[in-house]
Amino acid sequence: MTLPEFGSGKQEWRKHLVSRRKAVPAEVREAEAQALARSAAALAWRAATVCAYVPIGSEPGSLALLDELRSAGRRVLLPVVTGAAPLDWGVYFGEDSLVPGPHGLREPSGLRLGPNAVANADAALVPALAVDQRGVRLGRGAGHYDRSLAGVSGVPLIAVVRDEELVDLLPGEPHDVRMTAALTPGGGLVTLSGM
Ligand SMILES: Nc1nc2c(c(=O)[nH]1)N(C=O)[C@@H](CNc1ccc(C(=O)N[C@@H](CCC(=O)O)C(=O)O)cc1)CN2
Ligand SMILES: Nc1ncnc2c1ncn2[C@@H]1O[C@H](COP(=O)(O)OP(=O)(O)OP(=O)(O)O)[C@@H](O)[C@H]1O
Repeated sequence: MTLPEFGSGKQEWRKHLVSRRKAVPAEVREAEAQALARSAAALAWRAATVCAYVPIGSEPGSLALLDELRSAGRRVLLPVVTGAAPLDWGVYFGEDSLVPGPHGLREPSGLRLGPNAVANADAALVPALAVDQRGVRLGRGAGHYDRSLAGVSGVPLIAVVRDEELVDLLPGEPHDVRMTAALTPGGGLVTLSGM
């Protein structure tokens, strides 16, 4: 599949990546979700508290991934959108504990832990449309994760993408928080250069 030319803007990349995701057959998506859940469970051996997300639309991942982390004894935190402010966080206690949020999201219903919870996590799985070898991540363009992760240090930031969404070079801006790794269905955990 051809990629947009280097130098094209973030919006073109987003359009291209979203339409490519929508074309992925359901059975491929399901197989990829299972591979991601297995890799995430292995990763959890090194992480007591893991920030993660409930996938919407064609995003990679699944509730099964979150349940695997819980079964491995990890505390799983999920984001809560609070307008333009940094994301708040709540604990995942299984599918029944989720309530509808904005943008078709499902969010944790319980206690809010405050935006700082991510800084105290042991790892964060971050939704992304793509990530490049330097760790530059492309999100949905609302800036939620960039605002929430600015200033967070020492927490492995792991972009969850399909194999073909780990690309050589994305357009980056100074506010883009660099990811330390990518989690892909085919490659498992891939460390990124941070250069
Ligand atoms: N699963 C998930 N949770 C997340 C994010 C995300 O990207 N994915 N976020 C990342 O920042 C935050 C929420 N921000 C969001 C900002 C915009 C849209 C959005 O544009 N949604 C589309 C529908 C998407 C679809 O169905 O695929 C829409 O509202 O039209 C979604 C979430 C926190 N939680
Ligand atoms: N640390 C920050 N403080 C304030 N605004 C920010 C910060 N980081 C990003 N923004 C703003 O958020 C908007 C979206 O940024 P960008 O296009 O990089 O989003 P993204 O990384 O794709 O999305 P997201 O982080 O929501 O997944 C931009 O207008 C940007 O100026």
